[in-house]
Amino acid sequence: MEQVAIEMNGIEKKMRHKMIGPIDLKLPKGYVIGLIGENGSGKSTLIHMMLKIVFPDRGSISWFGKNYPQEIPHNVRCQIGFVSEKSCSEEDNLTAEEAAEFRAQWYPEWDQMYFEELLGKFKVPRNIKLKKMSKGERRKYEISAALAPRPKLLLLDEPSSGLDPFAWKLMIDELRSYMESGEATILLSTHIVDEVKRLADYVLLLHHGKLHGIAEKDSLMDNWKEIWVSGGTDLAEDLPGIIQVQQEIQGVVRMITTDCLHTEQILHDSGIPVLKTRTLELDEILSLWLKGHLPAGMQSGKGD
Ligand SMILES: Nc1ncnc2c1ncn2[C@@H]1O[C@H](COP(=O)(O)OP(=O)(O)OP(=O)(O)O)[C@@H](O)[C@H]1O
Repeated sequence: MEQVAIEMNGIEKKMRHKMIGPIDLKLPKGYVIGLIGENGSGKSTLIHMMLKIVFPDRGSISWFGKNYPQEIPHNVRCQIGFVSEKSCSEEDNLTAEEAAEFRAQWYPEWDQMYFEELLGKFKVPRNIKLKKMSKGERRKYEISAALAPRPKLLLLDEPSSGLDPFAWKLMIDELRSYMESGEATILLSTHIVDEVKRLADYVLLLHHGKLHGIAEKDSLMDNWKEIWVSGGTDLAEDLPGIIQVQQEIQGVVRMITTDCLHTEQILHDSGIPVLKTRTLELDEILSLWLKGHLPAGMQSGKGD
């Protein structure tokens, strides 16, 4: 990961009942990073600190390689798109067109044609106030408005909340095609594992305000596997990344490994047959990761 969109070092924030951090994190440029964590784990707070809506008590943040101890300068801030978990009440009494006109003054790169195209694709109702729209309709406007200035960095806090399955699919397709167009980076907070599966290159896991690490999604899918091997449970002692082991029947042991590529290589070199393998579902992987089983080679709290 050479190029970094946002870097956090030693970030800490005391919330009412919870401490967020310390967090050391590098968001790799040019990728989609899925931000996963249970309710209250600190996902929104983390995103708000990246926008200076919330100020950390300790630590430093850099945007595209630069620190801004005061405000994020306008020319940098307008390269960052944001969809908030909650709608912006200041836009309540505006129509989508009026709100866009207001936003366009702020963003020099605002692409009105692209915005109109997105409103059309998402079937966002025209000429009605945003507060009169359904939750999903308003969400579709917000996603369109966040994409319209073609930001280099998109921070999306549960963007699919309220979307019907058709709009959800459309959002996935739009974000995918947006990524194809250049060097954009997307941080996407979500509770929908399928969203991460379809969109994310990296998965960033937060738990009780602590970073459990950032891992390549494909590497997780390639390495976290259930395998059935001829032999007994003592086999596990010599294999890397084994987090569960069980004698399934006489002569067959079932194991879960976080390092399948190495595990299979060692078994192969030892002449021990692998009888069957199953790739874990992403939700199984995340739940084991949340329980403290780390991806191969990762140390606890590692964010780069
Ligand atoms: N304005 C606030 N003042 C004090 N504490 C807050 C505030 N907002 C959030 N918190 C607390 O900070 C912690 C993290 O909240 P945050 O909203 O960042 O979590 P989240 O991971 O986004 O949750 P969810 O998945 O439910 O949206 C929670 O324990 C919450 O109670």
